[in-house]
Amino acid sequence: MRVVNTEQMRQIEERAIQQYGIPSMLLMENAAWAVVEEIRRCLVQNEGDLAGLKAVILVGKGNNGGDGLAVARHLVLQGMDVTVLLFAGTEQLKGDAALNLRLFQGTTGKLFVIEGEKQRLVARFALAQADVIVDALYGIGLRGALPSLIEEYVNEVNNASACVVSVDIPSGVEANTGKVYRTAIRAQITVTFGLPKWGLFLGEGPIYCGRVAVDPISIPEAFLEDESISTYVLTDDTIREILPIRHFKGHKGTHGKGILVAGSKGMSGAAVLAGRGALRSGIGLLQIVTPQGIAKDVDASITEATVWPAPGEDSLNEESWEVIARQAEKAQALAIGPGLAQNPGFGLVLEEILRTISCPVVLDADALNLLAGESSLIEARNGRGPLILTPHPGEMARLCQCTVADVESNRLDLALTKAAEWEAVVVLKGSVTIVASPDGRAFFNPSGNPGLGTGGTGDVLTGSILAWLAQGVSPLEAACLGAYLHGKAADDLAEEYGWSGFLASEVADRLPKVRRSLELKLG
Ligand SMILES: NC(=O)C1=CN([C@@H]2O[C@H](COP(=O)(O)OP(=O)(O)OC[C@H]3O[C@@H](n4cnc5c(N)ncnc54)[C@H](O)[C@@H]3O)[C@@H](O)[C@H]2O)[C@@H](O)CC1
Ligand SMILES: [K+]
Repeated sequence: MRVVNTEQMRQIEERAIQQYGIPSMLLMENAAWAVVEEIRRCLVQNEGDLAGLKAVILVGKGNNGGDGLAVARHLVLQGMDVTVLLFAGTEQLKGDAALNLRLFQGTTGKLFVIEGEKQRLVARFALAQADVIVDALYGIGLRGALPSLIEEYVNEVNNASACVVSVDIPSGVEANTGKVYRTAIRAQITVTFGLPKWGLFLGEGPIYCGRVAVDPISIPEAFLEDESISTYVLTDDTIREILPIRHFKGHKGTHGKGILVAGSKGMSGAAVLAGRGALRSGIGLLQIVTPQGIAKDVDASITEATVWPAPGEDSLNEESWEVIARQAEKAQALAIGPGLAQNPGFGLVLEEILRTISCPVVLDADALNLLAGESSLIEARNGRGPLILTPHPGEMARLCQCTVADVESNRLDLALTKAAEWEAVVVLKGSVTIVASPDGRAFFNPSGNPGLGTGGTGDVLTGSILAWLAQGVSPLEAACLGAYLHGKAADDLAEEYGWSGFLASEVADRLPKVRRSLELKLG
């Protein structure tokens, strides 16, 4: 599914109105229905009666407020006790929003215009009593921070016990950046219209939006699948389409051979975990190249892989090139970095790998750190073979010679710029990992949870991407498969453990189960 910025969303809306003659009021009405359906799901689990339950609708002066007023009207018609808190003078509402205000005023719903302290008590009482609070203060039109009067109410909403449903985007979250200046509505559900907005996946947006429901509100599919929109969110459907199918007569030779260059003294576990990630992702043959000083340990810990000791007692050194080159000759993919340590001698080997090995190469962890400050070496690979980089924000900052804050405030643009510059797929890790392609496409990965914030999970991801590459999946799709299934495995573990306490090795071991569940889900 595509993900849009505000300009793209406004263009889509405009085209639906102009080219198809869909009245804007109808879009607003459909938007309201989509919100009502989510409220029903939240309050009475699809069935049962909303009658008698209490709703408070926070309404701003723009079209987001207009959506909220239409929701309010429908909820009155469902028999709910509805209170609208209007954060604007009635005369400030224009067009469809003004019409929806008039329609609401024709119902039995209550309306309070909030101008200052005067209405505070009424509002506070209504919020405390509410079963559901609908946030229709600001949508994609918000620029900068919320007005301070509204902020006070936002804090009350965030402390209320009601189910909070945001209309289009939580108010206070900037739709293009996910930036929250001081505070924003913390929603349980965000019902977003047409397509999801960038801000739901960037900055602090993911913290505030809760579960995201997307409703097309009758905008024609052709507009929602416009080729010029090049940002996407990964879904079960997109991933199912790219999962390779195993041939009945397949064998270890046809399932791909991958080389993993990893490990150093004290970090043999990284090689083992990456190896486990690869094997659990279905690789045919895995060969691990690791320093001779730890090769026995690695070998004993991962019986299914073959282990090749290479020169270097504690960490791979400049003489390890020959072993790597020999193994890589017959491989379909190569991954370098987990637990490698930063032996400067190995920098030369890395350079050689980038220049001469033609199969897809994945760079992670210390391979990235060895290139920090010398990112021109990455460009030395341009045209020599496919490349994937899997930096976390710290590694990305070192590669780009900037701060982690710079990376985090500019994730999408930076990932895309660097992917183009390095002619590489960039997997910029984070709570919402971004997979950026040199052709300008970017994919947000919504799967995963904070339980992944523990040692070794990144190694598992690298191994998994290696395995998909070895099985013949393209670099971009291998990165998407790797990131999505890795997050899904963690989400599956979180069903049992919550957001902490599961292990990187368990994430690896869950990969087959989540892959299988996608295969079985009917498309
Ligand atoms: N995109 C679509 O297809 C549809 C959009 N609709 C709704 O329309 C919304 C967009 O409506 P609008 O463009 O009217 O925008 P908003 O409703 O988000 O509000 C914009 C208003 O707030 C003001 N404003 C912006 N930043 C402010 C700040 N920091 N402090 C105080 N005031 C500020 C603006 O000057 C403007 O008057 C969407 O989010 C969605 O909810 C729906 O009606 C259905 C169709
Ligand atoms: K909103």
